[in-house]
Amino acid sequence: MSINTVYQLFNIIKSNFFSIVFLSIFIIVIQYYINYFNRPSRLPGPFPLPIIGNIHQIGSDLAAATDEFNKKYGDLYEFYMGSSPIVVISKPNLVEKVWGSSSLKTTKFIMRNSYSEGIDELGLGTKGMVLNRNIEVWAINRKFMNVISSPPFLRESINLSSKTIDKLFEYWKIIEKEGAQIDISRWIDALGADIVATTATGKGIAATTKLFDELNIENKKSKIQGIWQNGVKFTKAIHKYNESMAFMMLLPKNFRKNFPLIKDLNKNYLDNKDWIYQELDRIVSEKQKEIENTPLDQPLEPNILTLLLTTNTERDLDKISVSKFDRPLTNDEVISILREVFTGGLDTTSNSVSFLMFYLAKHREVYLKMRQEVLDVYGTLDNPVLTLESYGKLKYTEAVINEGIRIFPSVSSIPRAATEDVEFDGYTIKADTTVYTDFNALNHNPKYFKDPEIFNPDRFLTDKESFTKYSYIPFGNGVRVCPGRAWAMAQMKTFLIKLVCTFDIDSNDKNDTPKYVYRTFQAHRKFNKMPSIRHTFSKYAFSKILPIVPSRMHLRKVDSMCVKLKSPSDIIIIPLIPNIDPHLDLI
Ligand code: HEM
Repeated sequence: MSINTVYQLFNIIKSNFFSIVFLSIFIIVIQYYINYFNRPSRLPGPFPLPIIGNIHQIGSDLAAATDEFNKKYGDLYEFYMGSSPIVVISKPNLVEKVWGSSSLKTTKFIMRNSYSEGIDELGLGTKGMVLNRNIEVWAINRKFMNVISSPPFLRESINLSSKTIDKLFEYWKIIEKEGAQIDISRWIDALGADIVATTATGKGIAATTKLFDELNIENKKSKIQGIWQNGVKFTKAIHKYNESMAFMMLLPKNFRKNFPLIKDLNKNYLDNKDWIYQELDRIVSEKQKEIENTPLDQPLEPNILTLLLTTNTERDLDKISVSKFDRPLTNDEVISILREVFTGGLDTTSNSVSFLMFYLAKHREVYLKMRQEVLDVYGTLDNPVLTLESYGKLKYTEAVINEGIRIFPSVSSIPRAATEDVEFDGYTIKADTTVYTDFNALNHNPKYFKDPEIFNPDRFLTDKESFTKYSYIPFGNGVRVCPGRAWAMAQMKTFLIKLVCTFDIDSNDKNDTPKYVYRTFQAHRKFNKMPSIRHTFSKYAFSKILPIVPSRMHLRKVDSMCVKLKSPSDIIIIPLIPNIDPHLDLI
């Protein structure tokens, strides 16, 4: 092409600039809708806009948006993020198709989500577990992660959680004496951070102590020594990292990288990820040195990081290690698994406890019934000896937890994706389409739960037959079922037992509803800084915490107020944790 032709072309473009831009947009729009109207599935759902899909209707709160969509389009529909379809289901027969299989050989839904560049940018597409698409690497990580459901680990974790909860309650007693009200969501968040950080790394982060110091009640700062100095900052960065997962997974790359404000958020999320990995790298190296400097005849502290670093080495902590491999983990693998303990373990459990506290404060009869059960099982409310074995007897407490997770699940929906095309009620869902199961919609459907808006733990103790199969799977099911479920249950039970032994709680406003902010998980919040489609947030405090003194006199008083449980033979329990080991055929 001669210089002359280029010049002529340039002139044509210059004089027709607006027409060319308009024509390009027109072609993009036509192309978008040709693809849309010729899509293979043609599921119902909100009408998408070119380039952005339904992003404008979803905003920052996927949970609120899927609530609305569910009401309009039912229990099988699709929405669009850019030009990618997202299918949403809340029908037990379809849930079974997605989550039913416990074998790698038979499941079609082995992937968490369709390929996403954003997830790779977060370092998650080929590492760790939750969003890992490399099945070989994922399977190895899962084997190592299984340690956190082993009885020796759970026993250690009960001891550790107990100590951390005792410390928290000491603070609450002081606060109560001062007549102050507490923001449950912040305190439970801090408690969860303390428990997870110490169990994961062996290092305290003093999150509850720092919160107590903020109140300045005793006019002095606590002496905090030997802690992970960046620990609290780290757990906050993990909250942000979790928040960024839905953002990076759902928003199209061009939108994330070019749209004003969104591109700044995108950069902020990626910087946050880099900081997390730097911090993890530092913590892992420190622990490695600590292990190297500990003489062979001296015991190592049993925490998850030490376990990961010592498995298949001469220092293997056999007493809580469950899986045997012929090689130690690489540093990169250790960091990914440790990161997963934080991303999976922080928001989920603490928010579940926080929402539970909200409902218990409103339903004193449930609280007292739970206290009665603790008294029946341990024979005392005065510092009962907590054992893993005794936890199996706490059927009502387990029902309370189940009901809490049902009525306000911190994990409101979660995706899986198939490796081949599948049929959903006559619609073809193409391979590698992200399929969300909407737990919120399932849990609030009167077809599956009578009076779903009522907090009623007894429903989990009545006839098992009344539950439709696959209508309630708070921890998922099958090959990718939550590996932290037993640990989460042990933490929640420890907290509730100690709570009913130590405090009475009451609600300031019985008509109040829980406030939350969506950040991949539903996080319980008193104040919300982020805009949300569904709620406008106002000043909000719900709980009055009253310590009880576990004296004989008080016990009698508690006894007379309690509703007696039915005899155990009348109670049919729906097992929360399926008795299957989904990993038997993995390696
Ligand atoms: C109340 C607490 C929790 C709830 C409701 C919850 C819920 C879930 C759900 C629904 C899934 C998807 C499972 C599936 O695809 O079948 C999941 C996966 C996962 N959870 Fe949890 N979880 C909780 C606590 C924890 C804890 C304490 C950990 C700590 C380690 C954890 C780590 C994970 C991981 C790593 C995955 C990904 C598994 C995979 O893709 O292979 N979770 N969780």
